[in-house]
Amino acid sequence: MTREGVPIGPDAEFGSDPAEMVDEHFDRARAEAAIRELLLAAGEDPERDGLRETPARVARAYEELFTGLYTDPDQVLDRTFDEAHEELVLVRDIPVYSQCEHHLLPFHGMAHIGYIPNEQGRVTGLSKLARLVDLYAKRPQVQERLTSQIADALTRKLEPRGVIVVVDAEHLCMGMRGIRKAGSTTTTSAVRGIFRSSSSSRAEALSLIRGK
Ligand SMILES: Nc1nc2c(ncn2[C@@H]2O[C@H](COP(=O)(O)OP(=O)(O)OP(=O)(O)O)[C@@H](O)[C@H]2O)c(=O)[nH]1
Ligand SMILES: [Zn+2]
Repeated sequence: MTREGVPIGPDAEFGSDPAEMVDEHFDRARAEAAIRELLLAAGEDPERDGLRETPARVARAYEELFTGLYTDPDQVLDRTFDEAHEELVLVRDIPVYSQCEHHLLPFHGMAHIGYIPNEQGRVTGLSKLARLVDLYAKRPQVQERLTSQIADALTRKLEPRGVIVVVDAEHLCMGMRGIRKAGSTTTTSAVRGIFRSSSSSRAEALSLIRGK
């Protein structure tokens, strides 16, 4: 399955980057009909009191949970400024709430982002890093791709000397069903530039991320 030549769905490689869909929008009526069908498939009565509003509610919830599909990541980082700061900038413990694209069940945890600005000291507002995490998290995702998309967007817009992104998360698809290993966490990282070429820079950033 492809969208504009980019593999999506089960054929996609972990870490591949599906095409942006910023010109499209969430089809709430279609989602509502699908949730109603799901309830019927489960043998439920979508007309009973407690469920009557549920398809509309769930559709609204998914519209919010998938907003990242319709937002341009480059716009989040449009405002950059030169601060003559060429040392590490690190934001730790940015909460992440996303959904694995395999089961549409949540995975959640923390993202940590560090970068070393370029010679001009090009930086972005700290909140923009958290906005970027949100944008990529609010899509059907895999943790590996989420991690590298954040690193690649920062690399594209800030042209920094290096970027490191670490995400620690728990996947409910591994906790509440299937293998049922609640509490196990997955760590993914994406390193670019100097953090890839210099093991000492990488080690320093990682020890700060881990609070050592
Ligand atoms: N690498 C990676 N795997 C993920 C992520 N989220 C979910 N998965 C895995 O995706 C896989 C899907 O495997 P399948 O065998 O197609 O589906 P399944 O039969 O429901 O698998 P089980 O979860 O093992 O029951 C599972 O192993 C999940 O743990 C993610 O972010 N990254
Ligand atoms: Zn899953």
